[in-house]
Amino acid sequence: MQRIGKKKKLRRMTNQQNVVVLDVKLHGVRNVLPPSSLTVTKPFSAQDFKMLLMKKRFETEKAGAKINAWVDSMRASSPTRIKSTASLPENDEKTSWIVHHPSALSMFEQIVAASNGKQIVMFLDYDGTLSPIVEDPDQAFMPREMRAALRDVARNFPTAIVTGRCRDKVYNFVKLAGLYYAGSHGMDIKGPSKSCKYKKGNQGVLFQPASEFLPMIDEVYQALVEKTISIPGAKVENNKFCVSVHFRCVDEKSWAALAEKVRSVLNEYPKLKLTQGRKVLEIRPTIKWDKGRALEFLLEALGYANSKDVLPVYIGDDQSDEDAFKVLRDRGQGFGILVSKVPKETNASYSLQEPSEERSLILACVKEFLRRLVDWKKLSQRAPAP
Ligand SMILES: O=P(O)(O)OC[C@H]1O[C@H](O[C@H]2O[C@H](CO)[C@@H](O)[C@H](O)[C@H]2O)[C@H](O)[C@@H](O)[C@@H]1O
Repeated sequence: MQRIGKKKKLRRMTNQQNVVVLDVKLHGVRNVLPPSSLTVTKPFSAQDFKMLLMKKRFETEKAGAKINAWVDSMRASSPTRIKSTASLPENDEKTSWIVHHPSALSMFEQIVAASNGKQIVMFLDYDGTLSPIVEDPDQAFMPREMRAALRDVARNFPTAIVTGRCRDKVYNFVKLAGLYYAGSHGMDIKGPSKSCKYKKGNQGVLFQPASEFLPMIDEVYQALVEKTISIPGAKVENNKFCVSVHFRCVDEKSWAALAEKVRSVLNEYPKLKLTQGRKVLEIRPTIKWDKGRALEFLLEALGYANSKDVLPVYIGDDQSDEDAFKVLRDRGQGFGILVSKVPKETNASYSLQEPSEERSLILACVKEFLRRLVDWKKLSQRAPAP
């Protein structure tokens, strides 16, 4: 056994003592110490103590600033209006926006003309696009006429529903076979087998790029349910590969408290990130996958990877749909259509909106666009070849 000199032994004991004192006296400071700090090799000085306090204060301020930033964007989250240009009155601002993002209904002829010789592939978001925004996420049913319009679209064009929702849940709302369903922001893709490159036997395509996160998401869901139970109106939704924390029914005074609770859970999971939708905080794996990547995957699955013979059309209303709009813009192919009643910063080319405050009227525009597309397809099939 190695003999330790008396002096050395004493120093070791002193150092050990320092560590213990640090734990007991500084309480919260322990959290800022990396595990390696528990083997301190020199006595803990007053200067070290001061530094630790400063570090702790800095971390607390940083966390506070983060929460403030979260709450600011929570306030802006529904709808995310374009930052007002001080020089433009509201009406001029709207006019200038509509010039850059004209109505997809008024530009309908140009849109279908661009599809000449190409296959139109339809991508549709669910909440706020096919169903109206309602307070209870479990009650976001798709209107009957919308389902009929969607059924016709899917009979005439390859069609995908791309949503932040869990795939099974959105299927239960839509209840239509023959479509592709991309749930969990595209991290759970399933579709019919026909003309599909990735089909497994007769099962059709199934693609889940975040499957390893499943246990972690379940754990986080449980933790969030427990943490947020004290906040009236907060609702946590398990979307399989991501989790939604809804604050639509939470009093604005409690938003900071809710954000703090979500942050404290998320701090334990560096492999998860936070994004925002309409009055919802979304927790997702940090993998490079989103609705845009899902759109590209689906085009490839349909055999249009690098093809010029396709015209993808994506209709959506939310921040997460911007990833898909951007893909289309970057490819210089197809069109993004933003559903919104107010001007928003967007990568979409067109908009579907009504000046009215009535949300259902906006959805009427989506339905109208889908109907016109089907009518045009039927007519063009009947037209004699030139
Ligand atoms: O990609 P989406 O289909 O738009 O899904 C995004 C989120 O949609 C749902 O929440 C939104 O709609 C709810 C029902 O109208 C509304 O109560 C909520 O405030 C909206 O954010 C869904 O419940 C979320 O899980 C999705 O992340």
